[in-house]
Amino acid sequence: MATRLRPSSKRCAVIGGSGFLGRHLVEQLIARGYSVSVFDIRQSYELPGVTFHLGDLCDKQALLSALQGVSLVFHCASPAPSSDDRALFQKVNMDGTCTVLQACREAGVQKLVLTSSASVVFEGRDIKDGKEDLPYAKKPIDYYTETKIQQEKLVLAACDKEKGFLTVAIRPHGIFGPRDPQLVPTLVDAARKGKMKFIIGDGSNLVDFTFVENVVHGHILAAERLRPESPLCGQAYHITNDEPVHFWDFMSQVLVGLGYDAPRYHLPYWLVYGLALLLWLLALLLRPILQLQPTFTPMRVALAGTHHYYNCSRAKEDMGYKPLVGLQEAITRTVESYPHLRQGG
Ligand SMILES: NC(=O)C1=CN([C@@H]2O[C@H](COP(=O)(O)OP(=O)(O)OC[C@H]3O[C@@H](n4cnc5c(N)ncnc54)[C@H](OP(=O)(O)O)[C@@H]3O)[C@@H](O)[C@H]2O)C=CC1
Ligand SMILES: CC(C)=CCC[C@@H](C)[C@H]1CC[C@H]2C3=C(CC[C@]12C)[C@@]1(C)CCC(=O)C[C@@H]1CC3
Repeated sequence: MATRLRPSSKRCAVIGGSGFLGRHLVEQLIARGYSVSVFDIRQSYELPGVTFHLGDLCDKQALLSALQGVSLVFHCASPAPSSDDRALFQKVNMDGTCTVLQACREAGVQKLVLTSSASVVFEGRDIKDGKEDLPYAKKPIDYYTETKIQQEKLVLAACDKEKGFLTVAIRPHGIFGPRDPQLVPTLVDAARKGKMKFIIGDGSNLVDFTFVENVVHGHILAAERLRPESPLCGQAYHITNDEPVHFWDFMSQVLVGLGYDAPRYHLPYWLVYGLALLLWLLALLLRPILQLQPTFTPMRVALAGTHHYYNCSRAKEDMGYKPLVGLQEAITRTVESYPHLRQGG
């Protein structure tokens, strides 16, 4: 039988540490004196103090070798939300998370911080100042959300003070910042194709966009405050910028900052949603012969045309959370980090 290394409180693992959020988290952990093992299916960078373990999180043996001597695990791996591969979401977010839990227990890990999502309560209808006690979505808007709900339930239910295994879930919303592969690149791609001329609905919907460094701060606070006597055990926490913004103002600021025109013409929400649904069905039917990837999926239209902002007082009270970077500075830093996506760039 393999010998187990004694876990050290400053030794942690980041599952999904090569991704957008994961890499920012790893960089901050290193800056705070942790040594970090990254477990991911790919390696996207190198950093002193970080060891990489390449593998699929569904493979328990591969996970076990990365978790040796680790007392704290962050799990922020997921297939991209834009995918509609139901089997992949089921395999990675649900079966894979069960494997992560088993591996953590076998390796003697003491704390697990899951990156969940505020979308676990979103059904495509307005959420204003939503608190953590909102019920999980009964009709999740896509497979991503459906499996994020199951994943969060699994992780929170696994919290066991008697056995010395503590869990907590962080629910960020609309993460953005330097190196984000999703929000800004999708927006610029749509603008370059002339698809960002329209505002869906009347443009008054408020949403949360959360700067990646604030999300990282929330994760590290949660990890450090997670103790048997703390209220964090087995709980979920919204982490936002605490500055809801009009969806279309945010989009316009990013676009204008990068040299593109802001959307100007209004289209009725239900018309665009209906068209997106039709296009999605068409893409599904034609899939055997043609790969269509519509920009305006029903999920994106719902996110672009409804209110969805969340209350983060529970994180403020239980872990002393406060956003470190305000929204305006965050937008400026993000825009400046994408010189290659500028108009004409
Ligand atoms: N971005 C956002 O706005 C929000 C994100 N979240 C959550 O935050 C977390 C991080 O998201 P983000 O950084 O944006 O995503 P990324 O896709 O950038 O990062 C996820 C990482 O996990 C890897 N990964 C995927 N599947 C596996 C697997 N089976 N085994 C090991 N590694 C795997 C990915 O590899 P590869 O790229 O090759 O797939 C990638 O490196 C996710 O859990 C997501 O649900 C929550 C709310 C909002
Ligand atoms: C209408 C249009 C073309 C907008 C382009 C921007 C979108 C790509 C983003 C706007 C809101 C974002 C968002 C997510 C992904 C990117 C957007 C749709 C998530 C679905 C990512 C995963 C989550 O857990 C929730 C996020 C909500 C907001």
